[in-house]
Amino acid sequence: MHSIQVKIINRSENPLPTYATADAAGMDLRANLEAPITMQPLERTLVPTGLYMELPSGYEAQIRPRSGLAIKQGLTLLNTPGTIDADYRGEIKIIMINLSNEPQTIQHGDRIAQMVVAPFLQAKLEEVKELTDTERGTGGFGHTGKS
Ligand SMILES: O=c1ccn([C@H]2C[C@H](O)[C@@H](COP(=O)(O)OP(=O)(O)OP(=O)(O)O)O2)c(=O)[nH]1
Repeated sequence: MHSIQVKIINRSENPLPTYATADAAGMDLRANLEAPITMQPLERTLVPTGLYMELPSGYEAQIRPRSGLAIKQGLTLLNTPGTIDADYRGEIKIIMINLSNEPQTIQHGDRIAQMVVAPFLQAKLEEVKELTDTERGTGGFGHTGKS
């Protein structure tokens, strides 16, 4: 298991995010709200967490939906995975959308998303006129069928 140190400021009264188990990839993020938010079907909203992070250069944080909220309440993230850049110093906010056909309420302290910290490579783009041939070629988007 690899680990890195990440600086975080918590301006909420919620506990800091923690991993549910030793092998969990995602830390649950909680809503930091003065009042509950009720979202109508297809309504989207920006939910504050009260968290501010300083990731080391070469790392990002991905904000992902929680499967339980998705299957039970139709609540998910509109921009999944949200990207937290290493140079971002603002508050981490969650873009939630209600994809159910009933109003859904988020309370202060609810675990609304999960955050995965990951290293990334910065690609240096080399502009060319041709790409090498492959068996797949330009086939995609299901061209091999289903079964
Ligand atoms: O779900 C998200 C996604 C992004 N951010 C913050 C951190 C990220 O570093 C910054 C910018 O995000 P992104 O690059 O996705 O936004 P953009 O629409 O491209 O805006 P910008 O022009 O500010 O980069 O917003 C969040 O707090 N939550």
